[in-house]
Amino acid sequence: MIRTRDLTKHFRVGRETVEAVRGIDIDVAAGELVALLGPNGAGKSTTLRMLTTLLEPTSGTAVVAGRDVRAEPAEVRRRIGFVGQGHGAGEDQRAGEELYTQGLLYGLDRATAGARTAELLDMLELSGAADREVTKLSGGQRRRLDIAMGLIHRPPLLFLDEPSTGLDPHSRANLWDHIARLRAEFGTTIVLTTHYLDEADEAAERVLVIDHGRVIADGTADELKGGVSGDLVTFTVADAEAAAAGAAIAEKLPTAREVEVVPGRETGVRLRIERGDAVLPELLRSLDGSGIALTTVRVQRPTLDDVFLTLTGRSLREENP
Ligand SMILES: Nc1ncnc2c1ncn2[C@@H]1O[C@H](COP(=O)(O)OP(=O)(O)OP(=O)(O)O)[C@@H](O)[C@H]1O
Repeated sequence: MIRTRDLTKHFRVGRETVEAVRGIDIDVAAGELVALLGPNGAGKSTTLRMLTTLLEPTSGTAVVAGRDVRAEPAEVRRRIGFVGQGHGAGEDQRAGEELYTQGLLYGLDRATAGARTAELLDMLELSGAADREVTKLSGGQRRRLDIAMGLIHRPPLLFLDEPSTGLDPHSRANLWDHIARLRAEFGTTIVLTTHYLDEADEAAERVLVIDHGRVIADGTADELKGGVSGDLVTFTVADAEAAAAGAAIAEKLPTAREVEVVPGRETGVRLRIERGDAVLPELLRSLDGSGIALTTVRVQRPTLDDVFLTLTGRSLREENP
C-alpha cells in the first residue's frame, strides 16, 4: 500500500537547511494499522504530508496506493483519505451537509453521497448531531466528523495526523473504538502519527519510531519492547544497609544488569533483568535467606518509552509532558 525509498525533505529557512526527513524507507501492507511515533519535530507530519502529496519530496521515491506521489499526485489523492491536525470541516455548515458536500466534491453522485453520509454518520455515532452546526459539536464529535470526511470516498488508505490530540481520555478511547470498527467494516489501511506512547502501544499493530527525520525502529510494540533487554524490577527495604546487601544479592542473578540502590524515603534497589517475573521467586528466596525483609516489590515490562530511551538516550515523556 505504501513503499518509500530514501524519502527526504529539506526546508530552506533563511540560510539554514532543516533536514526534516532524512531518507526514510517505509513499507506498509494493505490492511495494516501503523503508527508513526516520535517527539515533536521528529519529522512525522512532514512524512505524512509527502505521502499525501501535500508536500513535494526533496528526493527519494514514494508509491502510495499504487501511484507515485510525484508523477501522479491527483491519482494518489483519489485513493487516500487525509485527516490533518486542524479541522477540515467548515464553520457554518451543519455536520451532515458538510459530509454530503464533501462526497459531491469527490465526484460521488447525489444518491451515493447521501447513502454514504448516512452510513458514516451512523458508524461514527454522529446521526444525532447531523443537523447541528459544526461549531456546536464537541471536540470528539468534530474529530469523528473529520474522519468521516476523510472516508466519504471510501479510500483504501487513510492517513490521520495526531487524531486524538486535544481530546480528553474518554473521547480518545471512543475515537479508537470507532477507528477499530471502521477497519473491521471496510478493511481500511490506516497510517497515523501520534506522540502518545500508550496509544501507539495499544492501538497500532506496528510502530515506526521516528527521530530526527529517520526511522530508528520498526516493529510491533511487543517486538520493539523485546529489543529492550530486560524488565525493570524494583524492591524496597527498611534501610540503606539492607539495600546494599540486597543489591549485592541481585548482582549475582545471571542476567541482572544496571543494579542500583535507589536512596530516599523508600530505600530500595532497581535492576534490569530478563524475564523479571520468572526470576522473582529466586530473588525473593535469596533475599529472605539473608534476612532482608522487603516492603514492596514490582516488576515492570518495558514500555515504548524504554524503547525510545534505549535507542536515543532520551525519554519521549520529557519532550511530550
Ligand atoms: N514548512 C516548513 N519550513 C521549515 N521547517 C519546517 C517546515 N515544516 C516542518 N519544518 C521542520 O521540520 C522538522 C520536522 O517537523 P514535523 O512537523 O514533520 O515534525 P513532527 O514529528 O510532525 O512534529 P509534531 O509532533 O510537532 O507535529 C522540524 O524541525 C520543523 O521545524
